[in-house]
Amino acid sequence: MTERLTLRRPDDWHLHLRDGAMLEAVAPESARHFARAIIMPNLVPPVVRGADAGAYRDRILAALPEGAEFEPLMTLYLTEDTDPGDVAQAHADGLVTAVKLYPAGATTNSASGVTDFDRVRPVLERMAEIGLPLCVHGEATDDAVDIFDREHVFIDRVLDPIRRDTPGLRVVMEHLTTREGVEYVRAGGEDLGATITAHHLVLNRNHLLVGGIRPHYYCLPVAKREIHRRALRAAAMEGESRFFLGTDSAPHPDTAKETACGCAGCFTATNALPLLAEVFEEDDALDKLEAFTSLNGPDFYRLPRNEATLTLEKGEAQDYPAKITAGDEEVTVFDPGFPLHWRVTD
Ligand SMILES: NC(=O)N[C@@H](CC(=O)O)C(=O)O
Ligand SMILES: [Zn+2]
Ligand SMILES: [Zn+2]
Repeated sequence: MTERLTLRRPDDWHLHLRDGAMLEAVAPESARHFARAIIMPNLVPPVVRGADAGAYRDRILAALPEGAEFEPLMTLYLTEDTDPGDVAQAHADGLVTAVKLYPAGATTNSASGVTDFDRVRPVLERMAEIGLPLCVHGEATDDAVDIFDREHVFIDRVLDPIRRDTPGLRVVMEHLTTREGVEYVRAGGEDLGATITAHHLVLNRNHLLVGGIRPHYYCLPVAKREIHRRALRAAAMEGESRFFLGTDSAPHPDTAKETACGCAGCFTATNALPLLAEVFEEDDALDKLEAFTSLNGPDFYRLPRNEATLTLEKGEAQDYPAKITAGDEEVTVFDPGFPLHWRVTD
């Protein structure tokens, strides 16, 4: 008997679609499986004003295949010059679903991010008033902080003070990677949620570094020790309502990853769902997959759950492309290092 699993259609609460030829290449990959996605604004230049988000949304819709049903949920890139009025207007116009905080220098294309958190207080206060969520890349950027400690140091030094100073601010800790992060989210109230990627459920720092450095496993926040990976798996697989899928699928050309200073990001849009089915099955938690991919996210964002469904079927090890082509470049699809037996049926 073939094993099948039918879920409400998943959403991706953290996605990089880029622009131009890369957007053309990767948008269909996400649209195939996901109904909606929170679109990250870290373009060069970044998506800062409501008008930028509207224009980017149009470019995304134009890049979708004929007949695709995929709704990009736009975000604004928070800068020290962001105007609270512009943010509130973009929200009122239905143009944006969240605002993204990048500490300056923390990750890919974060140079325009925030250094002095006091300077964004008026925007955060306005967001708390209107209920607009803040998505956070939670890593300390101080040179003195070890890269493996940057998430929990950020929570103590930056995130917790911001949340105390701004009651009612709704926060999503993006791409959670540590046990401390999981504990912080669990202890927070209903205004705090977190996304977890598929690759952080698979990778620990040994996968990245033992036997040779694997550039396609390098992303930020960097994969941590095994105890942290186990904590993330437990948070995702116990069906806890404030943890949900954000793939952080972050395509870069292979030429930018396989080089002396390779950039951060794993491209997972193509096989994230088969991968998730594989790891949830491994932990006997297939019955919790739908909560993680399709229920908890819309509930946190106060959006309707999708009515459409998606079916996965289990069989022989499935083939998926090792690379996709974007203009003149190739992008490597995330290879977890073990076979995937689930595939999405049409
Ligand atoms: N996750 C990553 O390693 N990279 C992301 C940026 C981000 O989400 O931090 C990217 O834009 O490439
Ligand atoms: Zn990030
Ligand atoms: Zn990201």
